[in-house]
Amino acid sequence: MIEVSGLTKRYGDKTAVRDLTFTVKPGIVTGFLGPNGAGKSTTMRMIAGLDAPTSGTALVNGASYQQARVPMAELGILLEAKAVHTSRSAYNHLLALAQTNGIPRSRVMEVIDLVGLGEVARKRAGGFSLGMGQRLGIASALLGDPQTVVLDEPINGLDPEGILWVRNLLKGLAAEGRTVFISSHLMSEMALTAHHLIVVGRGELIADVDVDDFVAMASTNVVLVRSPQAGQLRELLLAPDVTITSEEAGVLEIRGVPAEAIGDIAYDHHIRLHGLAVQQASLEDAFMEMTRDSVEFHAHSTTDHTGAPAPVTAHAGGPR
Ligand SMILES: Nc1ncnc2c1ncn2[C@@H]1O[C@H](COP(=O)(O)OP(=O)(O)OP(=O)(O)O)[C@@H](O)[C@H]1O
Repeated sequence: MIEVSGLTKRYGDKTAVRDLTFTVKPGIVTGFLGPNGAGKSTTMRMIAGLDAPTSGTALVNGASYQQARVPMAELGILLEAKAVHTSRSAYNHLLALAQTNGIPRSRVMEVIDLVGLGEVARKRAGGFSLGMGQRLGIASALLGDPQTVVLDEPINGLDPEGILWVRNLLKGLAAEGRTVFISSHLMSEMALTAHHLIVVGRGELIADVDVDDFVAMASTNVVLVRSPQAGQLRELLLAPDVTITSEEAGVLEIRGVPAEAIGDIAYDHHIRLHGLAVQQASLEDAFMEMTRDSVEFHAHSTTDHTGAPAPVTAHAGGPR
């Protein structure tokens, strides 16, 4: 379990993390999602005790990680994919780590096999590819058989087979009752791996939501209707919580009314429909919409977004 409460980190006049409060529960994979610079790494470093909070607390399994008696059994950490700059072999790198942390030598081969580095275990880790380095980093994190695992961008640099492997590994760790917290800036990957999401933007909490709820929210919000009597249908559907836009004559984009209800209302009023479709906004689109105002640096775009209704409105504490 990870309990973050009122966590704030300032670097000079830059606030990297602002008053974050959330809980990461055991038994599921929780994704930590946010655009670049949102404060994910800073938060993870504070959870791991590598950075001191300006204010607030981060507890791991009910205590401050710095006070843990057997740190590597409490928390396994992988922070940023950095190649291991060492002339040591992967085996010796892990062995040194095990020896300084009172972990039995037998565990070293166990984690090497677990991450699939058996064939290269005696090779110099400094010469590893990014993907192999990432596997070694995960092996280091799991060395102490930790109750809680925090991995910063664990799929960075991995090929599709490697991504699938990480996904299954993380789900397996969660199924054993561990707390698994992983960061990513890819919504689509999180949707396949995580059960719950903590979304941040500019250091602040944007959403604390189950992936299923996020997916449902993203995919059922907009209904596209084509009708020769579009104007008439529009009048019938208008209500305080309903938004209807039209960029093309005879086509309505409707938010706030389910497709079934639109079909029924049209039928009851003898309005002909030539098309009725639920628009599947991609998860990545929904995520970008959610974090649009909190991206630090926008790419220059000639598109005018003003006035466009937001398809997703999730806020801290739940989707609505
Ligand atoms: N040591 C530091 N000194 C000054 N500013 C920092 C420091 N570390 C982080 N920051 C700033 O804090 C903000 C959050 O950075 P952080 O690395 O935590 O974001 P992130 O969500 O992990 O981003 P990314 O996905 O790009 O890794 C950024 O604006 C960053 O420039």
